[in-house]
Amino acid sequence: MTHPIVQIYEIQTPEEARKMIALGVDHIGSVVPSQKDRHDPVLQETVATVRKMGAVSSLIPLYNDTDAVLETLDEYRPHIVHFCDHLNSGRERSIEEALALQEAVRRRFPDIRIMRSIPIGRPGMADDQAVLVLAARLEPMSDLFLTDTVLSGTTGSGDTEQPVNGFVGITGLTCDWDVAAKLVTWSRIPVILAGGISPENVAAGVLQVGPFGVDSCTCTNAVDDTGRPIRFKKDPQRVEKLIAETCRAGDKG
Ligand SMILES: O=C(O)c1ccccc1NCC(=O)[C@H](O)[C@H](O)COP(=O)(O)O
Repeated sequence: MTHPIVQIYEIQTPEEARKMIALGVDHIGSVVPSQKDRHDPVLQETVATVRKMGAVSSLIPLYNDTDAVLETLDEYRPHIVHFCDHLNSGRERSIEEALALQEAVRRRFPDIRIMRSIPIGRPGMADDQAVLVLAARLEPMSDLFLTDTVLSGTTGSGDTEQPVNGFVGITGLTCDWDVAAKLVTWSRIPVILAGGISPENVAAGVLQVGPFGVDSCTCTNAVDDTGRPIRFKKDPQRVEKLIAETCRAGDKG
């Protein structure tokens, strides 16, 4: 039986990558946290380990300077580069810049697939037309979409409201799945459902949205003594449960 692929972020060490792949994770997501710290040998080894083990690596550079991004891709050689800077259909210039960067990546690295996060508001806060307009602009220069939750507004207007300023992601909150489902129906490229995906809700998300894959970060991270997710540290048991629930839903749907 085929089931949606499972992508897990934030895997920052070879040991954790091995553990995740052994559990059955298909796409291993890693994050280069800043342009300044982009030459990270441990992270480079993590991406290389994923390739060696036959899984798919996805890499987020948390910066968008073209030269720095191209240099990063040359050093890391991931299967997928994932862009998640905060765009919306009302900010034309940011979209043009994003497309120019994606075009530069495609020209220089035709073998690296481009994943683009599509920001979708919380349930009842999302504007489906704005989401589809933005997706239509980005689709010709993208290979995969990832829905992700943007805080406040329709497709989100305030950068400062996002957990990482200027980027969409790691909210631990679901987006409007009706709008995500419309994107899946409309899109000609595969769509991965992200934003607050957990072992508890992934089956419902798969059945409602019908995505190509699911992505989880915050709700599969380890937690501290107060129950707060720890960035860059996974909880293997929760990842295992998420995979099982994804397969269960995939078999039903
Ligand atoms: O992980 C990061 O540091 C990060 C920072 C800013 C944007 C995205 C980031 N990470 C990865 C992802 O794209 C997540 O998998 C995604 O945001 C999922 O959301 P959630 O499961 O709610 O954390």
